[in-house]
Amino acid sequence: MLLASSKLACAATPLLRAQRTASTRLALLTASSWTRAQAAPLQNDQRRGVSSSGTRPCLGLGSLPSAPSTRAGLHQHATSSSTPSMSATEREECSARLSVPTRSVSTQSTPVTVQAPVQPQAAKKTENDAFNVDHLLHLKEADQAWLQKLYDGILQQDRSALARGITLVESWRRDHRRVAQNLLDRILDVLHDRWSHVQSLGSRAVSTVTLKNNQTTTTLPTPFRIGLSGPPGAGKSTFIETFGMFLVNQGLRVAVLAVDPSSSVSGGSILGDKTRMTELSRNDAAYVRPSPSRGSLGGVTRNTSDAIVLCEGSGYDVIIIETVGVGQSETAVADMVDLFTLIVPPGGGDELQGIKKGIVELADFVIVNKADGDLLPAARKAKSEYTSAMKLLRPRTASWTPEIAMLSSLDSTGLADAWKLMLQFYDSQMKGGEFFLKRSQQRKRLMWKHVSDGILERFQAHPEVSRVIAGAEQQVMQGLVAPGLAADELLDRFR
Ligand SMILES: Nc1nc2c(ncn2[C@@H]2O[C@H](COP(=O)(O)OP(=O)(O)OP(=O)(O)O)[C@@H](O)[C@H]2O)c(=O)[nH]1
Repeated sequence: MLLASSKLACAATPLLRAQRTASTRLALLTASSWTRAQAAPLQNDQRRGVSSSGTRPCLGLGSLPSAPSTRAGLHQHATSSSTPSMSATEREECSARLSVPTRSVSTQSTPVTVQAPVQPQAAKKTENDAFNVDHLLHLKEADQAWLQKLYDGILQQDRSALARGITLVESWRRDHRRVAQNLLDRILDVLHDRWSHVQSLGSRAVSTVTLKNNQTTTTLPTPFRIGLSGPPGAGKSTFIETFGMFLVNQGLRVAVLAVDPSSSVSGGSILGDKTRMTELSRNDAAYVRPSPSRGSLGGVTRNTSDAIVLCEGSGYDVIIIETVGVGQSETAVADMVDLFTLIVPPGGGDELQGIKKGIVELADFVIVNKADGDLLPAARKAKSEYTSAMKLLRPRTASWTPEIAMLSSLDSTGLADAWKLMLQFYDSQMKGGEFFLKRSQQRKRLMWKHVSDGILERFQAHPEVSRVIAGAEQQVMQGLVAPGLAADELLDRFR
C-alpha cells in the first residue's frame, strides 16, 4: 500500500498550500465510501484535484501549471458551494466530508484513519487570505520551462537533474533564487502529500526489515535524515562509504550531502576533494554531493536544508549529512536531521577532549569506529566511557535515550547492529509522533533563519547604513563608542 501510495504521490499534481487542505481532503476520500456515482462529476474536471480513483490527477509529471492560477482554481473548486456540475445532495455530502475531523481513507483497499487538519475550514481560509505567496510564484515563460524540466527530472529520479536543482538552490543570484524557491515549493507539495499519508498511518508507520533469499531489505515509510559529525580522522568518510553501501544493499537509495564551513574559508570541500566514497558515488542508487565551496555557514546550512528537500523529492530513502566537528556546523546539522550521530575514534581521554562537550549533548546516537584489530580493546573502553557519560545527559526526546554502537568501517563489521539501533530510533519517533513534529519545528526555525539573514543582508546593504558601517565598527573596537549606542545609530539610519 505504501508503495502504491508513494507512486500516486509521485505523480500527484503539485497543489499549492492555499488550497491544500480542501483538495487533499477531497483526494483522500475513501475508495470504499466515495462511490463511483459521487465521484463521477469530479472526473469531468481534473482541476478539482480528484481523479477517478479518488486520488489527485496525474498532472504533476506531464505539466506544471502556472502556480497562481492553479492555486486559485483549485481553491475555488475545492471549497465552492456553487460548483455547477454537483447536485445539491452531492455538494452537501462533499462539504460534510470536508468538515469531518477524521475519516477512513484508502489508497487501495485497506482503510486507514486520517487526522484532518485541526483548523475549521473558515479559519483556514482566513489564515490563507492573510498570508499568500502567490505573487512570488510568477515566473517568466523561459524560467517556467526551466523549472518544469528540473521538476520532472527530480521526480523521475534523474541524478543530473537533482544535481542541477541543488546548484540552483545554492545560487546567490536573485533571479535564480526565485526559480529555486518555486522549485522547492513544488517539490514540497509532493512531499507534503507523502508525509500526510505516512502521518495518517499513525503508530503503524514504522520501518520493516524482511529476509528474502538470505538477504535483508529495509523499507522506510518516509526518508530518514541522518546527521554525522565527528573529529577529523574519526573515519567519517570511510563509514559513509561502507554504511552507504550497506544501505544500498538493503534496497535503499542513499544521498550524501555535506556541511563544511571550513570550505568557505579554505575553498576546499570535505567531500569534493576526496577520492573516498568511490564505490558509493558510482552506485546508481546513491548520490554523493560535495559541499558548496562558497558561502557563510548560514548560507551553506540553508542550502543543505533545501538540498535535503530535493533529495527526498528524488526518492532517496536515507539522506546522510556529514559535517566536520568544528564551529557551529554541528548545531546547524542537528537542526536539519532526524537523527544526529556522533562518530568517534577508539580511546577516550585525549581523543574525547578534542570533541566539544556540546556535540555529545546533541547526539542521539554515538558510533565508536575502528573497533578492529589492535584497536578493539580501546574501542570497547570508549564505548563503556560513552555509555556512562551519556547516562548523565538529559535525553533529547521523551521516547529515546541515546545509544552507543561499536563498529569497524574498514572491516564492515557491526553495521547491521548500528542500523538496527538507528531504526529503533526512527520507529520510536514515528510511534511517539515526534518525527513529524520535530520536522515541522525545524522548518519553522529555518523560516526565521531566512528572515534574520535577509534582514541583516538588507540592513548592511542599506545606503545610509553601509556608508558608516566601517566607521561604527572602528569606533566600537577602539572603545570610543558603546556598542549599544552605535547599534542604535545604525538602526535609526535603516528606514
Ligand atoms: N582501523 C581502522 N581504520 C579506519 C576505520 N575507519 C577509518 N579508518 C582510517 O582512519 C583514517 C581516517 O579516516 P577518514 O574516513 O578519512 O576519516 P574522516 O573522519 O573522514 O577524516 P577527516 O576528513 O579528516 O575529517 C583513514 O586512514 C582510514 O583508513 C576503521 O574502521 N578501522
